[in-house]
Amino acid sequence: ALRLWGSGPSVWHKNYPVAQGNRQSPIDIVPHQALHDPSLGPVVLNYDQCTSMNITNNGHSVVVQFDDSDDRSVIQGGPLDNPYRLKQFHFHWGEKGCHGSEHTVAGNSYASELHLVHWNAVKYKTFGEAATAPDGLAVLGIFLEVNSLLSVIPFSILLVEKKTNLKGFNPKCLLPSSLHYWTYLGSLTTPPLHESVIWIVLREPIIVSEKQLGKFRMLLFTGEEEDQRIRMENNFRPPQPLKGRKVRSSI
Ligand SMILES: NS(=O)(=O)c1ccc2oc(=S)[nH]c2c1
Ligand SMILES: [Zn+2]
Repeated sequence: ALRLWGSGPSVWHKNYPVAQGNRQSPIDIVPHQALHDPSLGPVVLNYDQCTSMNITNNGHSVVVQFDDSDDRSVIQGGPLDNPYRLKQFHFHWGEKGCHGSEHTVAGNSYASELHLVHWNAVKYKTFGEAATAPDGLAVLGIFLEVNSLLSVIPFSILLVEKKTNLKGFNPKCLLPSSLHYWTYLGSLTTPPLHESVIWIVLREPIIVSEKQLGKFRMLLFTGEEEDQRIRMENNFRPPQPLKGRKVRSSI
């Protein structure tokens, strides 16, 4: 994991030339330059029957995997032409304070960013196939803002060294009250950086406590077997050039 983050996003283009492509993510979202598109309907999240399976420290983030063998947990509406199936969610964060999100808003970053990753199971047979198609993935991005006074996220972040069982976790409790969003065509923000993501970024952040964020920072890049303990932090890619893309807003 370190080789990816250690040398940092600035050299990813050597192994992944698409890193300098025309629809890379994340980006800086400038609200006043976003195009209000009245044809953009609301985003609809059907997570009620969701079946979380496990939570893993995959070496550069903490990931909660879902059973995506059918359409029980889907996102639809908004910019999407059909339902996209929930596959996993994970976080990006920084080592301190207000840096850690991948997308920024008018140059401002948040402490962390949650990504709910979905794939187009109507058009593609597997996640892997969808991940290389221009309309294959839909990722819902939610900013996490630190407010040391509150801690409203009910779930505690497990100090996950390896795959841990996590049944019946419903990500609906991670959503803010407003589903107002910005949307644009982008990419995965980690290698292989495929340009296959329809991004839907919520404007309203969710509030976490400093303590909960501190638990992320306790997560380690290395598995328990490696003697060297490298702190997992700053696993976020900086904003990439817009290259003429239009960001649309829902309200
Ligand atoms: N950070 S992200 O763009 O949501 C994202 C989502 C899914 C991914 O699968 C691989 S592999 N890298 C990924 C990055
Ligand atoms: Zn991500």
